[in-house]
Amino acid sequence: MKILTAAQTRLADAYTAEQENITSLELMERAVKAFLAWFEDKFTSKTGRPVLIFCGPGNNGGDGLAIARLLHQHNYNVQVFILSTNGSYAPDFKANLNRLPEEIVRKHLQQASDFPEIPANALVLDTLFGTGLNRPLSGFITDLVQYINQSLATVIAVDMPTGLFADAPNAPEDIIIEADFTLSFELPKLAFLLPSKALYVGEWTVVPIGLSVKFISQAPSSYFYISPDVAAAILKPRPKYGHKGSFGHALLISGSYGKMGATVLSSRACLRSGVGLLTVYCPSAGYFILQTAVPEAMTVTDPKEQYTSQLPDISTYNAIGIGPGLGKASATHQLVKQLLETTKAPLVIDADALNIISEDENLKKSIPPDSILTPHPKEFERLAGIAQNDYHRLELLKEFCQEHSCYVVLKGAHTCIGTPVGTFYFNSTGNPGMATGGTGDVLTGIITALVAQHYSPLESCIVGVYLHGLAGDLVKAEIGEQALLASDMVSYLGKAFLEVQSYDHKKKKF
Ligand SMILES: NC(=O)C1=CN([C@@H]2O[C@H](COP(=O)(O)OP(=O)(O)OC[C@H]3O[C@@H](n4cnc5c(N)ncnc54)[C@H](OP(=O)(O)O)[C@@H]3O)[C@@H](O)[C@H]2O)[C@@H](O)CC1
Ligand SMILES: [K+]
Repeated sequence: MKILTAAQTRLADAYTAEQENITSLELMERAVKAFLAWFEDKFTSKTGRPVLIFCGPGNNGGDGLAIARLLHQHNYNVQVFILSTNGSYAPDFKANLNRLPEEIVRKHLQQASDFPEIPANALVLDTLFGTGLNRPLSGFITDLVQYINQSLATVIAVDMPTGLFADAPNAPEDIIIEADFTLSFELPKLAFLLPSKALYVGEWTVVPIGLSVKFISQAPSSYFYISPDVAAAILKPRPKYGHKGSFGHALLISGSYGKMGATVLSSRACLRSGVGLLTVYCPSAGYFILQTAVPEAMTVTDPKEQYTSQLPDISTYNAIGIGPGLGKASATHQLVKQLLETTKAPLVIDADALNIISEDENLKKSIPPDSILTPHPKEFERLAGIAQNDYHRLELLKEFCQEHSCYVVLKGAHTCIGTPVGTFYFNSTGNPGMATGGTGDVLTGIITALVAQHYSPLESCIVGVYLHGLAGDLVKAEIGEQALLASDMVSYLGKAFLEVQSYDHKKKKF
């Protein structure tokens, strides 16, 4: 799924209305009906909770007025509050104001003394500003936003939380609605995918409103959201006459004394992701652990007991994963150096291998083209520098991937894949339960397996992060977030594969 800018979204609205020969008012009606379907599903009118709708002067406020009319028709207890501004009201705002049933209580807000009491059980709809926000909030509007934020009510932002820019940085001091839920139209906004914006966006959902598929597919964009169809389209069925040689031979260089668990997790994930053969190279202390815990893997050991010190023969592998539990012994540093300089097989580089690389500029320069790096934010900071904000981090990601012709899987709530051509892919699966030791090792195993099976680096990253998050979501559905373990995710990889393979492209659902 493509992510468009606010300006492109406006053009998509206009293009759709023109192509379908409908007015922008009719398109707005389509949008608010989509909102209503979502809202009714979540908050039934039978609870009697008051719905307070705060409307700005533009089309976002127009949405609010149209929603008020529909909710009133569906027996909700609705009150409307209209922001008095010096500017004028949008035509579709005015049209919806004219259509607002007289029974609905409405009030203009000019100053703080006009603010209504917001009951704790109220549902507040934020329709002050949406994608038309063109400057930070100021003056009286910030008082209103702070007043809403301080209330105990459930806040639902329509399209965008007011005050948040869809695709540009906000200053730290900006006042922004802190929504519990955001219901947005057609496509996610870039800001929804950035860690520092989670406080404002809350739980977000996108509903289709039938914007032109042609416009969206032709619109230039560097940002993509990994929806289920994308992962499903990449995953290939295993050919009937395939044998273990057809699915690649992966090498995993991993482990040090006390961290062999990382190797076990990564190996199991690799094997559960369809690789034909797996060889693990680890310190000799890991021999019995690996042979016992992962009998499907072949184990080759380093002469050193506690860490790896010598690069083994790497000439026969289709992919090499390095890093989980590796440690940073100086001999291991040499091993990493030799690997980067001599490998012909594609690399997946994680954890301590990344830390070793980030300590040596020359090693950074010798990262082979098309390598996949899987840092968490701290590891990425060591590699590429400290980011001032989320947008700056994306810039650093782009520069790093371009400079080193590599793919970086920047792990987080919406893991972001950066590519050598300057595009970004944000993951849609996963949950906070996965913020626990070992889940990164699992991801390295999955991606290494996919590369060994001859998926391209980008395909491996996209399917890898999607399956990884999906396995986490399947575990969460069974046992919740707190008890989730990385090893549980390995157990659910099979179900994750099945779910992706059962995606119905026609019905667009699993
Ligand atoms: N188009 C369509 O068909 C559809 C659109 N849809 C909906 O429309 C929304 C976009 O509507 P929009 O473009 O009218 O922008 P919106 O967010 O309401 O604000 C614009 C107003 O705010 C003002 N303003 C800006 N910043 C300000 C500030 N800091 N402080 C104060 N004022 C500020 C600016 O005026 P200015 O002062 O700049 O002259 C202008 O008056 C979109 O999010 C979605 O909800 C859906 O219904 C689907 C169909
Ligand atoms: K809004």
